[in-house]
Amino acid sequence: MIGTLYEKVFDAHVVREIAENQFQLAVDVHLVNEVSSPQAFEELLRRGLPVAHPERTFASADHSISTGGDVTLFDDAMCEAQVDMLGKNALDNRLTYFDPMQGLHGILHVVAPENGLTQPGMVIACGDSHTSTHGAFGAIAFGIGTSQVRDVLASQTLIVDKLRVRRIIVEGTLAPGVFAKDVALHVIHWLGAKGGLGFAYEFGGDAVSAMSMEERMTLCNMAVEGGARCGYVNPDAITLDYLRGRAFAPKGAEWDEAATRWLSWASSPDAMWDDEVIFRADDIAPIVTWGTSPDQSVPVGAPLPDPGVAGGDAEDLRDAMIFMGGEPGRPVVGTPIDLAFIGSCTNGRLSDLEAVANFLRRTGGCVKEGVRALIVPGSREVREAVIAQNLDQLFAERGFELRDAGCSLCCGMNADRLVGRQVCASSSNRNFRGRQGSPEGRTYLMSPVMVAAAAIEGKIIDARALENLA
Ligand SMILES: CC(C)[C@H](C(=O)O)[C@@H](O)C(=O)O
Ligand code: SF4
Repeated sequence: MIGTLYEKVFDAHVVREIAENQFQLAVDVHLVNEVSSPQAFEELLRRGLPVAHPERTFASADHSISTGGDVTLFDDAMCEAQVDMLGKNALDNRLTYFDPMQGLHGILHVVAPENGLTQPGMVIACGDSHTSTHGAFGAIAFGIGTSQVRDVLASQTLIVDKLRVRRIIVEGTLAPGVFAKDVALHVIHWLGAKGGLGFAYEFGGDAVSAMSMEERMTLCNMAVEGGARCGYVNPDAITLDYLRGRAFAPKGAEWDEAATRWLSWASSPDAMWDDEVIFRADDIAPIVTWGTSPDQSVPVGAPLPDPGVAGGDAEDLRDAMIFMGGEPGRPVVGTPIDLAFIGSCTNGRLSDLEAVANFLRRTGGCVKEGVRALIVPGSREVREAVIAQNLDQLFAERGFELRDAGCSLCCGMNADRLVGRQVCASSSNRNFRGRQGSPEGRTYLMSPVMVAAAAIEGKIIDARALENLA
């Protein structure tokens, strides 16, 4: 088949054309969380409609769940009501529920892939913008609003505009100490937080082909921070290796048939991309955001830009600089931190936590006095794998708190929040004002290893310097 993966998968899911470039699309997998689904379920009940495809609808409570170890404790009554509603709606409608009371919970974008629900060639929708994560498998996966959640519940379809496709190639090999998170931040820095509006991002090139599935998920997770509604990587042998044997993956003869079909979704060499941008892996260093938008970033060694001369909207840059307390021309290195957060659907997977553990072993580092450092697994399964490797002991010895699974400090919609003007080095994906629960709190985004280095030093530092890599 000729075309990009996006075109092929999209066209295969079209139910009908609604208007020019607008289509009703069939959805293979619908993921529902406690934040964006309660009103959608209410609306169905009000109209007397059943969930059209309960067997394709999967629920997990991630945003408001406590990571303190007792999932029955909530920060406030609203969090509790949301999680109760999700459990009840899942039960009433016979949905698969990754029930926290059974220890099955986690962030949907971590839980669905680890269960093999996310597969190449699928259309996946969820009332959450970081659904783009699932594109790592060669799926079209995107966030939707609550009214579309209602539509998908009622019909297993939704109405969307067809996007254009920008191919983003990363040539070469990433240097040691440079991670998928840095690639994501680099791309967003150069193309802008709104640069991808109207596009799906197809990521390719040697550096992307060499990435594990978890690294590809980090990359696609942040496509949406670059303005692209979805991002994807063409499926290959690494994709198949990841999926083989997972709970919802096909088995036996069905597996062989599926694997052949999955690989055929990849963009054909003669596909027509609407745009193409090439980056060189050599040019990518560990990146840190300094502002209040994910594109306001610098390579860790570089000075902060001067809003007067930097490109973009000078006023926005100046406002962000004042809010964060940065100084043009000064480096981001040396900025003192209060909290370190390792987790989220961007970087809360097992390989992220293993990378942190290995970094701690190599450097011998411990969390600096006065800094609070949280390690929050993206799912209970990740937490259990961490414990099975005795990494819980290592983390505890080095002063890190290993928490239960959830969104935690990524969004401050639970008890994990910044207070006042606190500064957080964070492995999550958004640094908007107030994002981590305090209107005045300040967030610096970076890779999990860079967060660990900041926790050890008590200030932002080039993690490579702690192990003589740079
Ligand atoms: C609360 C939820 C709907 C939201 C999203 O859409 O992404 C959240 O996950 C976020 O990361 O900001
Ligand atoms: S971890 Fe953060 S970005 Fe991901 S779904 Fe939760 S709140 Fe959104």
